[in-house]
Amino acid sequence: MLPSQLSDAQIEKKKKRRGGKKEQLKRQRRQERETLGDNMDHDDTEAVDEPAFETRNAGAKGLGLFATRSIEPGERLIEESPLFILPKQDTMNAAIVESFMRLRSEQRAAYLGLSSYTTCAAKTQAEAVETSAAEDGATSLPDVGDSGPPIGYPAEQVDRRICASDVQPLPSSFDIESSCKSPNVASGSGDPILKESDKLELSKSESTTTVLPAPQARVDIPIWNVDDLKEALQATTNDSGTRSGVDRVGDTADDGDQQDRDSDMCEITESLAARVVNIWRTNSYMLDDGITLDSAGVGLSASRLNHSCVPNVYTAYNSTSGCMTVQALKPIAAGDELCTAYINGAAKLRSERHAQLSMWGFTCTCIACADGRDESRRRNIKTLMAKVEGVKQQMLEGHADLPVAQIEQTVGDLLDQAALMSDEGLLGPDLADVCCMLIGRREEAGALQSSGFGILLRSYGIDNPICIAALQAGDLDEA
Ligand SMILES: C[S@@+](CC[C@H](N)C(=O)[O-])C[C@H]1O[C@@H](n2cnc3c(N)ncnc32)[C@H](O)[C@@H]1O
Repeated sequence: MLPSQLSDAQIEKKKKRRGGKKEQLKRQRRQERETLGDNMDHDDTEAVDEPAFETRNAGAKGLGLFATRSIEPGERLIEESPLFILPKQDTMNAAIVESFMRLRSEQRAAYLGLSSYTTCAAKTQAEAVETSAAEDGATSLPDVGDSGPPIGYPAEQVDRRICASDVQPLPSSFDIESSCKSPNVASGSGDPILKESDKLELSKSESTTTVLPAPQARVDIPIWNVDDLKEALQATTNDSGTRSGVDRVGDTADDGDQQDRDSDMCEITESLAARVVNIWRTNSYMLDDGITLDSAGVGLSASRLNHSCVPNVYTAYNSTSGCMTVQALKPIAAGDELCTAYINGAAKLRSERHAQLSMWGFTCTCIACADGRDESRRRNIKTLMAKVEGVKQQMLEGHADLPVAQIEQTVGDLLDQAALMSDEGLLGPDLADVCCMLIGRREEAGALQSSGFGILLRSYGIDNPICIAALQAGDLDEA
């Protein structure tokens, strides 16, 4: 029977039935979501119709991303393949330039459209810092070693899934100072001739040795390693294949593709190379797949995220899809800026955070950095974190038989730490780590355990291997 042949009553009945079915489907989806974790308010694999954010002027910060509608915690806002990914290596500068040259021309144009600390409005601030440092007789901005790109979780290896007795030990946290090279705030201006003062600082490891420079020891040979670069460029033009250690996401490397790329090869000057490296240092993220942090990448959209010490989004990496993801950590209102944390600043006081952030050439003015802000919470987090770290070290060193009183004390410290972190608005994976360390202490941890997994889901998304593993391990059922 055609719909036109139905009586009004029959049509009405059909509508109701359809409505009922819709409701049933909705209920079913709700139930499925609840089974996955009671803290996951949003199905992050669902397609979002309305754009959630726009790129616009963020004043002194340059460009930024702003919510165009209200955003739910756990909502996926960005999912993109990085333009290129690089594992941490000793000859980082050369690898960056080499990877850039392998991009297609439109990708190169997009990459060069990204800001570097020298092209943002913050440049003036950075110069001011440098000038005042020089006036004070200080050498310059802090030098922080080599090879790591700047943004992202400063942990060399974070295993969120290790479980050991009542307290879950995590590997000792990684020191960003020993993994990142200091940006040269005066370099990469795009001038056709690279002035002496504009040259990139050369890390020791870039030139000769694999030993990372001491964090505070400024490398006083501010020269671009021309030989290293020339060698890399030479190799790039000679070598038609992908060189080891340099990866191109989505590169199928078939012949046609390779030919396209070869005909697309660009001329590189030292000045352009310096700019390319500075853009990398300003915009690359450590790719956090929840397990290791050994590679970094630049995503075009994620690159527009500005920093906040109280971030409302988290930038992660899905090693299965090869995509960077950005998800909301908390409810975000229309008009709010989306901000991620460039550093792991939970246990750092404002001065410590600012010293680290000066690598990007700006002074943070987020709510946690406001003048006169009480820092006691961060100070307490720092103290507790150090205490827990001490116990974790003891456990890692094989002191499995810790006195019961010490374990109880540590559980109490973890609970306090989690409460302080959430009061401070720090709702990312580092809080999940604290909560998840309390697995096996159901009574004390209670809701905390569930929120630990809820945070993982919110930060990474249910399609991320770290969440799939937690689901398979039954941890999410527990939550
Ligand atoms: C990854 S980019 C972010 C996007 C950038 N604002 C743009 O216009 O493309 C990093 C740079 O943005 C600026 N920036 C990021 N967060 C900032 C903040 N909280 N305050 C001031 N400048 C910030 C700094 O210049 C930094 O080097």
